[in-house]
Amino acid sequence: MENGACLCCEINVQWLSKQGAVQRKLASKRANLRILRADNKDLFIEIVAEKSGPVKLRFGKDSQVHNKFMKEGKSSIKFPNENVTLFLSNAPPEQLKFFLRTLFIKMANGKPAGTPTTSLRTQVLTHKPSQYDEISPITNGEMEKAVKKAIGRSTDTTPSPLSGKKRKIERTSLDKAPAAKKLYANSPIPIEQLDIEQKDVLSACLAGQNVFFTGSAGTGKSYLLRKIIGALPPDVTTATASTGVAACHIGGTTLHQFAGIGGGDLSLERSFQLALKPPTVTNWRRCKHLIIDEISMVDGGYFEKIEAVARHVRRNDKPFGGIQVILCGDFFQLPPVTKFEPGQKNTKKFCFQTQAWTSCRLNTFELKQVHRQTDNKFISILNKIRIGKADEEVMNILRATSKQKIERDGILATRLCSHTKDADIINQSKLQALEGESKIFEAQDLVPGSGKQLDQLTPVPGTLELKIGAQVMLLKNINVSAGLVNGARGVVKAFKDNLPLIQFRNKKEYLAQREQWTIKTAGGGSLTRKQVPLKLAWAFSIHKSQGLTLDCVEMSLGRVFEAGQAYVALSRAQNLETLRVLDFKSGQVWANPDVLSFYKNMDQTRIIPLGAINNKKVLGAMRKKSTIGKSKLMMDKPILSIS
Ligand SMILES: Nc1ncnc2c1ncn2[C@@H]1O[C@H](COP(=O)(O)OP(=O)(O)OP(=O)(O)O)[C@@H](O)[C@H]1O
Ligand SMILES: [Mg+2]
Repeated sequence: MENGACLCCEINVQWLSKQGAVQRKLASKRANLRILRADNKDLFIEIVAEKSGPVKLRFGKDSQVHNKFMKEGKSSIKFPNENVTLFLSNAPPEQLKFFLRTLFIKMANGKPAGTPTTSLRTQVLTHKPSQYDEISPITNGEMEKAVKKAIGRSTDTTPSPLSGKKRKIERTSLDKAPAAKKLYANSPIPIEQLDIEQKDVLSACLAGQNVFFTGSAGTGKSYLLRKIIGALPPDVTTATASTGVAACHIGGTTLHQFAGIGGGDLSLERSFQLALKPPTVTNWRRCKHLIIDEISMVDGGYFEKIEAVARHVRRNDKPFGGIQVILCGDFFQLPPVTKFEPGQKNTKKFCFQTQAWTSCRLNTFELKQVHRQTDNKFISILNKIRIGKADEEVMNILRATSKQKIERDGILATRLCSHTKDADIINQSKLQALEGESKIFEAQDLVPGSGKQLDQLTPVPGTLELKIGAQVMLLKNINVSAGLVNGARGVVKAFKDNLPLIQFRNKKEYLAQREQWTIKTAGGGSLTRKQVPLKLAWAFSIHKSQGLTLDCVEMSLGRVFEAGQAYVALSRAQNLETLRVLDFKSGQVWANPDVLSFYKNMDQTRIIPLGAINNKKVLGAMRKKSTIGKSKLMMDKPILSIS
């Protein structure tokens, strides 16, 4: 994983004649690829496939790489010199990106000056076998040089070593990054961006363990989950979440859609029957890694049902029928949403209260480093609120925010409401109160009739009505370094070419173009919506805000009705200066007692003598025996101080 010079994936190599007919083929479900440098400094890709000797293909300046489907783990490389095409598929997307980037950087840096070029033909004729060395790790210097070259190229029409095509690259448009720069986007070297705790979790996931990782809001759980998804082979990995918005956040589908057994209220027998129908049965049988984000909102009864369904459909008695499960969430945040008929007994339970949870023998990790907030005072207040503690310090600090002015340059605070209806009413009435003409933006849904499903599964509305002065929130990462990220708050300044021009809190302006959201369906297909990436933002419901980072928020928590609801609302803010809490009372904050004892038990199993922690042998043995992850064992302070 850490070496960009290697890749393991499915391959198909085709050697063509001059007329284009396939002369020779090599296909393998699992092949190992390495980037090598020959003694004459030429770059080669070596392919070692099952039942075949190693094959080396020279990667020259004329080689063409197609990386459009890199996110889906697919790519192809053409070697015109040898008339060969190498098709790659089912590659872990992050590794594929890293591999192609390494190839690109090593090629962009070229041969050291004065190195003679030897053609393959000359090499063969001289009968001198070449020596091949593994390439050295990418240095910062090489990286900078390659980026400079890519930027230099973006102003002219010279061919890209990756595309091999002549084309003018647009640098002015925020949403169209140059193809070569796509490889550098967001992460110079993916693994380097994770913190130590996150790396531990990733290693456990890649080692095939069943994992549950938790942590307070903003510790980068969803961020890490995206990296985990990117490091696993896409064909056998299913990324799901308990809600549509959370699923969209990690580029996955909802757990209900994947499981295919309805809402969970059917009998086990009926659930088995449904799960055995195509395409659900194929999904269950193909899946090797099942990822579930926002696990706190999955009902325990439903979790038990899908675990039994997995065993039944896969005809395998192991937990989840042998599927590796990777679960992520914070049980101190929102609990499962369950509807009750009047008089019906509340049978709602958390996943951790089920036999299915225990049987998975989950390796548990708690992420401690908060990334959303940087102010330690605010982090410590949020940690108290998380466990339902609103002491004097909390009260004083939160009450002091009630009078602060957090509006700036016409951008008002977003009101977080405990009830969805209230948020809708506020948005509509505020929009109507604005003078000026409305502009309506209708989404383009590529599959007719998929509107309702896309409304549920994407955060972006089917119909968006805007006016100048409308408060909006950005729904996509458009340009991370410019601060145009998912959750950024802005106001409509004007309409240009029938598109809304938005001014953000950081004063950046952005002419919102249509963006695309693609959702995978249970049948292996996809649904796509194109829409301007905006949503009205005078108000949001707390439930819809779970998982988001928000710029400037206001709340009155008088009507919260769930444990953890106040914590979710407060932890959306990045700092105390962009938060306003009205009428704060200690009674608005409480934690579920079952959750408290679950975390307390987790905490107790973690507390082990310091001497043992320093003893590598003991640590290794404990890791094998217990369900506690490495990062938890290494900590010297209790995770929570629950009194
Ligand atoms: N290792 C990291 N380095 C830099 N930024 C990070 C890192 N991990 C996470 N972040 C950033 O921290 C913010 C919060 O991350 P994320 O939304 O994944 O947290 P979370 O634990 O899922 O929170 P929540 O419980 O509210 O859903 C995001 O802006 C994310 O990009
Ligand atoms: Mg999250």
